[in-house]
Amino acid sequence: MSYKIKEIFYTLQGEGTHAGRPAVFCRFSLCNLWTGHEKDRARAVCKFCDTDFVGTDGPGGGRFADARALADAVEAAWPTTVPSHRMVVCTGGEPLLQLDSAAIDELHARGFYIAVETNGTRVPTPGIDWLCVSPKIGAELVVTGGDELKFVFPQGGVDPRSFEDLDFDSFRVQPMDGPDVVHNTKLAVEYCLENPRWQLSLQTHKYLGIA
Ligand SMILES: C[S@@+](CC[C@H](N)C(=O)[O-])C[C@H]1O[C@@H](n2cnc3c(N)ncnc32)[C@H](O)[C@@H]1O
Ligand SMILES: Nc1nc2[nH]cc(C(=O)O)c2c(=O)[nH]1
Ligand code: SF4
Ligand SMILES: [Mg+2]
Repeated sequence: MSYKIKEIFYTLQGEGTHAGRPAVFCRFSLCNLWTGHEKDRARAVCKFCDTDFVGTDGPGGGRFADARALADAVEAAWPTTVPSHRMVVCTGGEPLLQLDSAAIDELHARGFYIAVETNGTRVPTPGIDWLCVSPKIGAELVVTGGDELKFVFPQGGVDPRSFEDLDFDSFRVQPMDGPDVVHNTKLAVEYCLENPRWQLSLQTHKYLGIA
């Protein structure tokens, strides 16, 4: 299978449990909940996306003919001076539209710990080391377990507690970025203080001004 990739870059994981950990980000093109074009945003299922995942024109992006070529590109983005603790974050777009077991195997063969950021609408490929699911109101959630559930908040008037029966080790609220981010951050802090099962996830890379 070939893979359509927007960009591949090395930075710190900004969000969630692994925030602060160096990782190669592999951003898959395409999403099932939005075309990625602004003209379609208002009628998309997911309307608040902060990411450009259209095409293959980002740094390190392209069409990769097979899993070996994709894993070679991810490996090339990991600094040669850093010998261990390799981690790749597969995101997008929706990575589970393309991430298959061939890609998982090739990344593991190169020593990568594989984290995935998904909207939870597609069954995950077996072998993922860290699964972060970020449910979208209006989209069917088919993934009912994983390592981390990260709910962008507030969203659709839904109380995050409605996800608490699902099989996740960590429950997080992440303030919705956009015009109301300051207010949303305040709401998310208050939510955690009142519901201590929930921890705050900040998009720390945005505060740091890194990718
Ligand atoms: C761009 S998405 C790509 C992965 C996958 N499609 C998903 O939605 O989880 C990566 C993460 O950013 C979050 N996100 C997207 N737009 C956001 C926004 N405006 N504010 C806060 N988080 C956002 C998503 O919920 C997800 O956790
Ligand atoms: N630094 C950094 N951390 C991130 N964590 C999740 C991201 C994403 O877009 O999926 C992201 C991102 O785009 N940059
Ligand atoms: S599901 Fe993820 S990639 Fe798709 S539009 Fe929503 S936040 Fe963006
Ligand atoms: Mg991002």
